[in-house]
Amino acid sequence: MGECSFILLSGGIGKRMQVNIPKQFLLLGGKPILVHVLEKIDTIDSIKEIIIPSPKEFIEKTEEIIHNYGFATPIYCIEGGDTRQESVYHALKSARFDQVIVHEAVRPFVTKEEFSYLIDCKNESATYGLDIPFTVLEGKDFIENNLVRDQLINIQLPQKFNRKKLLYSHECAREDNLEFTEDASLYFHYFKSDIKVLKGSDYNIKITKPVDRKIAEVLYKEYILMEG
Ligand SMILES: Nc1ccn([C@@H]2O[C@H](COP(=O)(O)OP(=O)(O)OP(=O)(O)O)[C@@H](O)[C@H]2O)c(=O)n1
Ligand SMILES: C[C@](O)(CO)[C@H](O)COP(=O)(O)O
Repeated sequence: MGECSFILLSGGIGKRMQVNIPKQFLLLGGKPILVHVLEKIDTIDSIKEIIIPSPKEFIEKTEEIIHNYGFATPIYCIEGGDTRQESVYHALKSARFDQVIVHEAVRPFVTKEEFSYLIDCKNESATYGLDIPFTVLEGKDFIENNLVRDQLINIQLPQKFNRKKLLYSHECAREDNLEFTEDASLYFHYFKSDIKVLKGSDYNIKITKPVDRKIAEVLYKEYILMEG
């Protein structure tokens, strides 16, 4: 893969975390959560720019953090959207390279190797994914349908796409008024073409709810021990 743009999603306000700042700014091992990802991607040669959608009122704070940590890759903070999907759309419009990687600021345990593997894999579109270690059925108050666990994937980020094709599928979704929770489903809805699933890691958790913050602290201690 040649040169690429990297979208680091940081446009949410973290309602489910129930604290008074967006969770990407919470400290993990003394550093804001979003810095953990930036440190891993800053040394990857093919990443030529990083675009960070942020809530309007937190753009300045994000820029200040970036300035304090001093990264080498050009980083552009832009205004996010009202939804995750809209934040990706805004970022895609300002991205400049043919390939685009999408990751979430709140998945700090992704490794540099996972990014490199994604970048180097020959597929144009790829996502990380995990087998599901529990049973998922369709329904709400009553069971309505069985699902076959072996045919399901727990989708993880990061993901990569051709920028123009992803932008096109976002434009279609806006036109059709469709909302997806992530870009593999959105892209697949329109292109129905190969999206390679790479084997993800149990460690690459998304920090969503208060319990995830506790899990993250435990994982971070293990990570520090491993780093020596
Ligand atoms: N309008 C939005 C909403 C979410 N995100 C980003 O998408 C990722 C995953 O979203 P989620 O965990 O849902 O984050 P929040 O929207 O912040 O959380 P909540 O849904 O609890 O409010 C996060 O990195 C978040 O910052 C974004 O860029 N723009
Ligand atoms: C994109 C995602 O993180 C894939 O695991 C997930 O779908 C986001 O959904 P959420 O409702 O924002 O947690």
